[in-house]
Parts: sequence; structure tokens; C-alpha cells
Amino acid sequence: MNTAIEFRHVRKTYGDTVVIPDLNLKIETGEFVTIIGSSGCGKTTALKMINGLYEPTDGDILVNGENIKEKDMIMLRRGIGYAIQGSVLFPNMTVEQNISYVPSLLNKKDRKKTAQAVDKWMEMVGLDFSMKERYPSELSGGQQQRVGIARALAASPDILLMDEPFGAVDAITREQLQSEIKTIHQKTGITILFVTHDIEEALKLGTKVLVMDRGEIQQYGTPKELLQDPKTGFVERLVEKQRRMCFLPEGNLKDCEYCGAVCGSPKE
Ligand SMILES: Nc1ncnc2c1ncn2[C@@H]1O[C@H](COP(=O)(O)OP(=O)(O)OP(=O)(O)O)[C@@H](O)[C@H]1O
Repeated sequence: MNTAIEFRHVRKTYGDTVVIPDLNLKIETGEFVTIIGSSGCGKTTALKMINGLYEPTDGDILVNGENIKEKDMIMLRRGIGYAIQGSVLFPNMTVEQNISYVPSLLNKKDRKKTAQAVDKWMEMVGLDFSMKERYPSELSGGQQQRVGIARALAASPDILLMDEPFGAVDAITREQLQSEIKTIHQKTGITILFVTHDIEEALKLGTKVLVMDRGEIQQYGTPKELLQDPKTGFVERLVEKQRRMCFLPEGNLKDCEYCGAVCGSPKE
């Protein structure tokens, strides 16, 4: 397995405040990593250091084996999609223009290729083609979120960073978007890092879950590992409800819907 992203002794401080003391982590190519932790623990900071929006105070970050310090930032960001909560679309551009923005830069004169990319990603995120001419203000929150994801994917990145992308949408749309991003991951095999506040979402989507507290890794493992063998009290408290869900009242253990195996044990 190749390593898509590696943090080597990464430290990040803002003034006197140490947000990330010493982060060491290897993320394998093709992994869907959900990142969860207490508020302010440095999840967004970690994400933004990968695409160079923030610079580490110390240490190194490698993307596909290359130290990002030695890379051209524009080239680095072209290979890394970035989708965040809420609409960050260009307000004066149509849906089609928003999605085709980066592909048209990359494809230059090949308009057909760009148009094909727009269609492919609109279909993949569940956007009707009739919306191509609309402006962001004429879309619902969920539709705007879909355009944002399609735009991030249209540049064909091999890494996609998502910072609470479904935080601002209603429960039904959220569930639809979750299953769409899961399908996209399965179809494309790209590496995804996905920050969330919702443990259920983290366990449902992640092939690996990264639990952080105060800039430190509490656990990095599969949903099954987190449920069966929480390494710290913090992780144990985080997954407590989900573990209980695997336990049937009559005393039998049921196959857990998250980890696909018996993972809970009676609390009482
Ligand atoms: N540009 C900045 N300047 C100063 N402090 C910052 C800056 N960005 C973030 N911080 C601080 O660093 C800490 C970590 O912030 P970060 O946004 O990475 O946390 P987070 O885990 O994503 O939080 P949340 O879950 O609340 O979104 C917080 O205490 C925050 O106030």
C-alpha cells in the first residue's frame, strides 16, 4: 500500500498556544478517513496544513511521498480537492461554470473534455442537468453542497479534504449525501479525509477513524477496532452509545450495523 499523506513530527502553534504538539501519522492511499474529536482540538488545522493553507510551525508533511515544502503550492492544491461546510461557490457563476472552473484551466482548449467532466460529476453527486444554468442563490443548501463537492472532484484530485461538508444540511439530505460520498469513494478509490462532529457519521463513512483530543491522536483505526477495543477513556466515551446499540436486551449480541461483527458487551 502506498502512503497518500504522512505527518512527521508536525507541530503547530498560534502565538504561545500549542494546538498540535507532535503529530505523526501515515494515511494509506484509498483510505476514507473520518476525523473526529473535541471542539478546537486541531482537526481543521491539520487538514489545512495538508493543502498548504496553513504552514506547520515545525515538522514535515508528505503528500504522495513528496515533502510539500518543496512543492509548488498551485500544483499541490490542484491535486487536492477541498470541500467545506456551507456554500463557497462563486456567486456570479452558474452551476456549470462553477464546476468547470478548474477542468477548463486544465483542459485549456478541449471543451468537450470539460463538458464531459461536468456531466460526470453532476450525475455522481445527484444533481439534475437542468440546474446547469442556475446561480448558487437559486439553489437549496443541499444542492449548493452538491455543487461544492462536484467542483472539488471535477479537477480529478487523488485526495479530497472535506471539512464538515454536511454540517449545514437537514437530516434527510445529509443521509443522501453520505451515501453519495461513500459511493464516490468506492467508485473512484480516491483518498478522503473527512472532518465531522458526529460519531455515527464517522463510523458509518470511515474505512478508518482518526480520534483527536487537544492536538493528539487518541486512536487511529477501523470503526470495528474503535468499537471493540477503544484505546483511551476518551474513545470509550465517544463510542459508548454505538457499542450499546449492538447489544440486544435478551442478552444476545447482535451483528453490529457499523462494524459488521459482534462488538458490544452488556454495560450492566
Ligand atoms: N488562524 C488562527 N489563529 C489563531 N488561532 C487559531 C487559528 N485557527 C485556529 N486557531 C485556534 O486553534 C485551535 C484549533 O482550531 P481548529 O479550527 O483546528 O479546531 P477544530 O478541531 O477544527 O475545531 P472545531 O471542531 O470547533 O471546528 C482552536 O483553539 C482555534 O481557536
